[in-house]
Amino acid sequence: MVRFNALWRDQKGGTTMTTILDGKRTSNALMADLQTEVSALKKQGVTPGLAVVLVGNDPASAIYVRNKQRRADQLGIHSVMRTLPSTAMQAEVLAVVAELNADESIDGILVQLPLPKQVDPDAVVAAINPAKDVDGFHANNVGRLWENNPGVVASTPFGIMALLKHYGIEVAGKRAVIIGRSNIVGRPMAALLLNVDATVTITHSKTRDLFAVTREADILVVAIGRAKFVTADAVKPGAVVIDVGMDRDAAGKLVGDVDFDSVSKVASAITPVPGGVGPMTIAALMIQTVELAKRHHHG
Ligand SMILES: Nc1nc2c(c(=O)[nH]1)N[C@@H](CN(C=O)c1ccc(C(=O)N[C@@H](CCC(=O)O)C(=O)O)cc1)CN2
Repeated sequence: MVRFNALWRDQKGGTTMTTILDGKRTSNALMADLQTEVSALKKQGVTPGLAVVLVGNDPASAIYVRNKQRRADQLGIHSVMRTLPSTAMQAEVLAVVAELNADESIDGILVQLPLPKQVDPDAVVAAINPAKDVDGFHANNVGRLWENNPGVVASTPFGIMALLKHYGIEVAGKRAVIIGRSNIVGRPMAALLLNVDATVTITHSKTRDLFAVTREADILVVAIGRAKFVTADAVKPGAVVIDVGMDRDAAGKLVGDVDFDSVSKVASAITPVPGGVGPMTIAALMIQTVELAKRHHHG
């Protein structure tokens, strides 16, 4: 169900509604379908298994991990949580990964990021069996994505694509601009959009005249980590704006990288924060855990 709550002025001077891309509702709808799939798998003797590894006591990570486990439990996915102290050395994290790689009841493994500084995230990700790499961060899965033969895809970009699809937003032929080049969001997002025939530009801290580039975007994905960085003057009227940010404003309120109040007046569709990309990230994780279980048990 599409919700409208803002107006933008189109190029002919008429007013049009802005669609709020509701990640919470969309993820609930997708999870209802997934629940049916999990029940069917269980009748065949297959219970999908997800292992989450949390190292240290980052408060935000603790919330995200709890939300992942709660979702898995709701769906009837077997979920295992392995926690290690913030002083854990790399060898200890690798030992847990090796144990989970060998555990037949586990189909998907993820190590929550960020990791404490003494642990190299690249080494940890490389140690995960690519067939269980439910985050899609392993080099095998990254390479497959760029070959347009995806195995598992990073959850946030996967969730964004699912959101665009749910709202019937056409991507082929569109100009997509991404702010941010991280391995978790920017790069896999670019590959996914390219794979469905968007014309993609990745921008970053060295991009000159950034807002001149963003104003060209039909689809603008913002993952820069700076509160309310993108304002209405950076957005083409009628653009679709996806906000991946999770920032705190001066009052400590959770806000995105996009100034929602001004941008929602010019965008044709926009994700809120909270309730946009975040819930879709968790939905994507669940969808891909079930997919890995099917591949593991049915080939
Ligand atoms: N191993 C991984 N680590 C991290 C990932 C990841 O995909 N894999 N992504 C982010 C954190 N993240 C998932 O892990 C994540 C962040 C936020 C949300 C979310 O639902 N946010 C809510 C608001 C939550 C709040 O109130 O604080 C929302 O947007 O509505 C889900 C997942 C970094 N690490």
